[in-house]
Amino acid sequence: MSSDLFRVIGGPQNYAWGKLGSSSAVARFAHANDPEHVSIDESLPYAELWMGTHPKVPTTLYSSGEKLADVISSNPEKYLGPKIIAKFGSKTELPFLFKVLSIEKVLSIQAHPDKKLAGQLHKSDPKNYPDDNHKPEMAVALTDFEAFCGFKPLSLIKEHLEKIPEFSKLVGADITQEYISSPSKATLQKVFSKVMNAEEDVVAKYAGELLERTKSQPEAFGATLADLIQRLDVQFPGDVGLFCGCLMLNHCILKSGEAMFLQACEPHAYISGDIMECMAASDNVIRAGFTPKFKDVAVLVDSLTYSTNNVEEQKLTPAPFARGSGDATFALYDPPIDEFSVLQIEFKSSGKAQMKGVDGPSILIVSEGTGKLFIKGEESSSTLDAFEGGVYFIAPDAEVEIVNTSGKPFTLYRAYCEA
Ligand SMILES: NNC(=O)[C@@H](O)[C@H](O)[C@H](O)COP(=O)(O)O
Ligand SMILES: [Zn+2]
Repeated sequence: MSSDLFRVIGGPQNYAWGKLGSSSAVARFAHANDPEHVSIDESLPYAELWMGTHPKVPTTLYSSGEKLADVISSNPEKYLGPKIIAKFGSKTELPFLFKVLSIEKVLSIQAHPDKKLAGQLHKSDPKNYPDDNHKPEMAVALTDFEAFCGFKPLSLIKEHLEKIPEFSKLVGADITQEYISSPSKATLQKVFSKVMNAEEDVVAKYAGELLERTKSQPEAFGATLADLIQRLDVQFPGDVGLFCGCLMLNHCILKSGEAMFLQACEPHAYISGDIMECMAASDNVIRAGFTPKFKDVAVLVDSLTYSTNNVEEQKLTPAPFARGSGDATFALYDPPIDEFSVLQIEFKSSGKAQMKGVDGPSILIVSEGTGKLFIKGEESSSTLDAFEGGVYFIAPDAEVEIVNTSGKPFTLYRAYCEA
């Protein structure tokens, strides 16, 4: 076995919104990755597979059961590299957390803190904010995927306030009038704050009327929005998310291979589908709708940027990966932050591919198919079987070769951090 390329085991999270049992990619991958310890309970939701060194779900080595964080701290120069240590200051942690999400029901209306706010929240409320890190994140769709992502353009929210009485009644005449006469970040925050702070019974009352209007007057919403409200009301009847999500946030629909990036302090909520998700190594979530979990409305309302974009601006376009060669295609999802990039490696059929080293640590997962992995020039001593759900650590600078002899599609995703 090579010390530059070895198999690791990630851990599942059974949040309530996950797909059930083996319908969840998370369940299938977690079981394939660790068949001796992970059996699939068909009645359980399998929401996330965590791959990284975050202490909440530490990744371990398949061969020894050691924590990846402990192996890294045994030789950080080898497993992180001096530049990553210098840049991020840790000798045990990967700067990123890599996940598979398999989504049956809408996640919470949420945002993640920037570094300054994360430090304050972790200090004041470590139970709900388990670390002091920011959590910018990126989703790469494995299947058709939909999500709320960022506020809708101001003009669209104005139109909803003018055409949907339940929305303007919930917001109130004064704030509605103030917003309609002058749509801005400041008046958007007033609208959002009024919605988020409304009493639950008032929200439920107007949500019931809103639902009726999607049936009696769908043209007031546009086809997809009326359907979305009806669909999410089944999951969370009368919830404030029907207003702050459906009427205020962009409804993004991504095809497999498309991606979107979320800076800290941007509102979002994933709705359905399977994705690869990569983020700075944090589990800090500020929630306020569509969730039974802890809600922190005041912090959410105060921390958002209230920037607005149209749906297409939320998407992140992949770039070529110059250090990949051979029979696979390489798509690099490279967001404007330091902690991570994600590389998709896709074989349509049999073939070989090579990747030159990256100057930092990587986690690689197989999302589809089977093949072999090995360190260039060390085929006899380092070859590993690659299978759907298999997860691997690649040390900095290691040159990896991938072989697909199955004659079928073979797809892998590699998260890495490079100084
Ligand atoms: N946008 N996605 C994320 O931030 C995931 O990485 C988090 O783990 C989600 O916040 C989990 O969702 P709940 O808090 O259970 O509603
Ligand atoms: Zn999030």
